[in-house]
Amino acid sequence: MTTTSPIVVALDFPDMKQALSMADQLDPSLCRVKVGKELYTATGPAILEELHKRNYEVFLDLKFHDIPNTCAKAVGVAADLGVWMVNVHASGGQRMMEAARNELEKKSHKPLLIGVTVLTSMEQSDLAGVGLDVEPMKQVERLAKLTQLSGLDGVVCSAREVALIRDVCGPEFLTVTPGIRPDGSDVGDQKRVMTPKQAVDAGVDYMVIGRPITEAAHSGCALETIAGEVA
Ligand SMILES: O=c1ccn([C@@H]2O[C@H](COP(=O)(O)O)[C@@H](O)[C@H]2O)c(=O)[nH]1
Repeated sequence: MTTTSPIVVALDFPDMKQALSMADQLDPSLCRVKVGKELYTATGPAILEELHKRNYEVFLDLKFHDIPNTCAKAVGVAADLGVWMVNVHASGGQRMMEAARNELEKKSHKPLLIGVTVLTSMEQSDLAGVGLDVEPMKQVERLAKLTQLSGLDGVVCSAREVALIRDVCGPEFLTVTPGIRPDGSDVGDQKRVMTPKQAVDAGVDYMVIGRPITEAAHSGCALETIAGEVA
């Protein structure tokens, strides 16, 4: 089943049981789901099989960042697992991203391939801490251009940068935005945030939402409310 919803719910859980219990409270006609490092480290590919059985399309968010050959082979295995979307760190560079893209050319199932620009948990002082004397917006722009040049389908960025990316990379280049916080919800470790409504108005293609849904008293209702706001 495919959904037209822009919502991707982050299933950040330490085991299969909790993740599937959450998936069963959600609705694959209202969202896709994301499997990240915590859950995948706990379960391996078995979680993907279970989520596919439940009709969810899955974003495998492992943010590969390695030498070109290693990164490309990992992306190829993700394709064989039937995921809908997979990602790499754009800061791995053009040769790494091209190798990943070329690996997908050999596959019968080709997931969307997305480059992570600047983590939504980072602000300017964090970039300075890793030796980058640049505003997040500027670094996102630079890495989005490099990602597009490398032939990927789009980027992970914050919703705040989507208008700029649309200008620079055009309307077909996908934007996937974590750092989504409904009004009044805890920002937590995220820094560059927007509400679901602001994000959809900014033109994001997909918005990744974790704790505001998974830690809500009624996760299914929280999803329905946000889906209503962005419809
Ligand atoms: O820049 C990034 C890249 C990935 N993420 C992931 O998205 C979710 C966000 O979860 P919340 O609970 O809504 O904060 C999480 O799985 C991150 O690993 C990101 O936040 N920022």
